[in-house]
Amino acid sequence: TADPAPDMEGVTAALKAAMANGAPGAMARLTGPDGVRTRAVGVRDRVSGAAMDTRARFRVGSVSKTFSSVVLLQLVDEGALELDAPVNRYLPGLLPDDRITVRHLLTHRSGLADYTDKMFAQTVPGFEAVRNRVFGYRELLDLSLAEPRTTEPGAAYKYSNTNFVVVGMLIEKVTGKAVGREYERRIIEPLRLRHTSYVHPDTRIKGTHVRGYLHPDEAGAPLVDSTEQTVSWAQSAGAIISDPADLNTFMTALMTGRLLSPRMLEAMTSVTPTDATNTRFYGLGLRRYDLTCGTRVYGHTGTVQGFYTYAFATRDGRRSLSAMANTSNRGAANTALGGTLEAAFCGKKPA
Ligand SMILES: C[C@@H](NC(=O)[C@@H](C)NC(=O)CCCC[C@H](NC(=O)C[NH3+])C(=O)[O-])C(=O)O
Repeated sequence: TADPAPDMEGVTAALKAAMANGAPGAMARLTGPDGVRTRAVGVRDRVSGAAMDTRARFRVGSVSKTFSSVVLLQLVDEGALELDAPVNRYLPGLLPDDRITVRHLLTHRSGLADYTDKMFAQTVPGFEAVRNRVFGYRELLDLSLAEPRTTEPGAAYKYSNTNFVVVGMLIEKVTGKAVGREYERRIIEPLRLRHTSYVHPDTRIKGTHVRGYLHPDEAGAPLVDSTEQTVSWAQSAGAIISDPADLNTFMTALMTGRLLSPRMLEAMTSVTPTDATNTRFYGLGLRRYDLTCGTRVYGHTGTVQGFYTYAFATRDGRRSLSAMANTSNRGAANTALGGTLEAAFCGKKPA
């Protein structure tokens, strides 16, 4: 059927598979015409043994990119800047190429190298080296500009955190305010996202929260508790803290037109393929996944030390899913967690 009931056994199986692949715990929260459903497995704290809890907060990683994209697109809606203008028009001399436009940043087509490739080439040493550091935007951009560009502007999709660091710089330049203030004023307060915050450079997660556990590169090495960090290496590209309910609310509000004009939402959801499977796409700070049942879901994934996140909704906002596993640097756990999407949005597989 076009709008099947979620397969909750399938959701639970995907969460358990994430655990079987190295996550201490995992959880999911679904909204739909038939109400809210939650599932949680394992622990949110390996020392206390506290059970995973769908009311607990965690670091959402690159789901932050969708928050940053919404703020920037609201500014475009307000005429404060233009999507197809060169970034250098608003930040004179910042980028080495006047052809790089605002749209190139939001679609990962700028060619700016991703500084995290080198920063985290060795997972735990790289993390330990930055977990308490506070970077300026300029420092992060300089790390990227020290690397060769990956493509001519606009020529190809190449995911890069650098793009959303520059988006943060644009937001602060155009508004004269810190990005955290803009998230609050334009998204968090209007939608009453009571458990969503941007506390950079504070390292703590306030309230009931999930502890994150990073897998070292060395097989069999013990997990590293990576919960406390500044996430200053990511900022507007990945430093937001939220919880399952707020992510459901955010993605649903986005899809139902509460945050952007119809024209801007149309632009945001206009996608190009990111891989050869033709089932994964990227628009403006937003991913689209085409599921096996034909349903298209929009949202973002997140990877920050100790936390994998999926936050997606159907285009009409009738259904949404947020899912989290408290580990990272373990691709199989991330892929397993991704299995919640098919179960949530496609329902039970036909026998
Ligand atoms: C891909 C993902 N991107 C994000 O969420 C951004 C904020 N995170 C990254 O770029 C990963 C940084 C390294 C993580 C580390 N990996 C390593 O250190 C590998 N050596 C880890 O897995 O924790 C997204 O858009 O879905």
